[in-house]
Amino acid sequence: MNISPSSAPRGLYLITPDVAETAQLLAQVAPVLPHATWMQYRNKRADSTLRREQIQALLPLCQATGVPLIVNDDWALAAELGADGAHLGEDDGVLHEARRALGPAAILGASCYDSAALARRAVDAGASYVAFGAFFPSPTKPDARVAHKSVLRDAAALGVPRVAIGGITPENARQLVAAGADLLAVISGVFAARHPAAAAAAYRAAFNL
Ligand SMILES: Cc1ncc(COP(=O)(O)OP(=O)(O)O)c(N)n1
Ligand SMILES: Cc1ncsc1CCOP(=O)(O)O
Ligand SMILES: [Mg+2]
Repeated sequence: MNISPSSAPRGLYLITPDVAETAQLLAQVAPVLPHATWMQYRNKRADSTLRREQIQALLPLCQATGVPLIVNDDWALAAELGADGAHLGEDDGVLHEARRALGPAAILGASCYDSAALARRAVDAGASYVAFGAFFPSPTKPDARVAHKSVLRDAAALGVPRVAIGGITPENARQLVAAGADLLAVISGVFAARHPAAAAAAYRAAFNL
């Protein structure tokens, strides 16, 4: 049972780490999932067979927990497997094609890095949320483009959830929420923590959820 509310999404947007063993991935995700509002499947090292296997394994777990599953990079795979949505970066395809394939109810996110103008264009093309970052040095993606907190306020008028990503820890989470983030997208802050479920709960608490 998901602890987070389903309307006006706010809270922890959990993203999977690159784990090759599907059973191990499930074992890592299961205890933290109840603290998440959304979940993203991201594995930059998996081939398409493993990605398919891992999404198919995660989907029933997410459905049982009431947490939407969003697929990184590949909207066609998300549509084929019946995932709840897709997340696209600037090199990951055309947003309006993804929207057409996934349907009007799907969650469709766009990486907007440090640009409110990019976010405006993404929403016009069908994105239902916009993501900014990296706000802090990211252990997962050390070469990620850098964003400043002010972009979260600049994007407030778009009227879609604003996601913050990059090096977010339980300690720095509240300053992003105060700057306007609706969801905090996190990999290492949860999955590399000594106590992942406690860390996940701490992000949720940053929203007073
Ligand atoms: C919620 C969220 N925000 C940003 C990203 C990064 O997307 P992208 O720039 O395409 O980089 P990769 O994740 O593909 O390395 C994301 N995945 N999720
Ligand atoms: C995919 C991505 N895009 C910008 S930073 C990042 C990785 C986020 O991972 P972490 O929470 O470990 O910094
Ligand atoms: Mg991408």
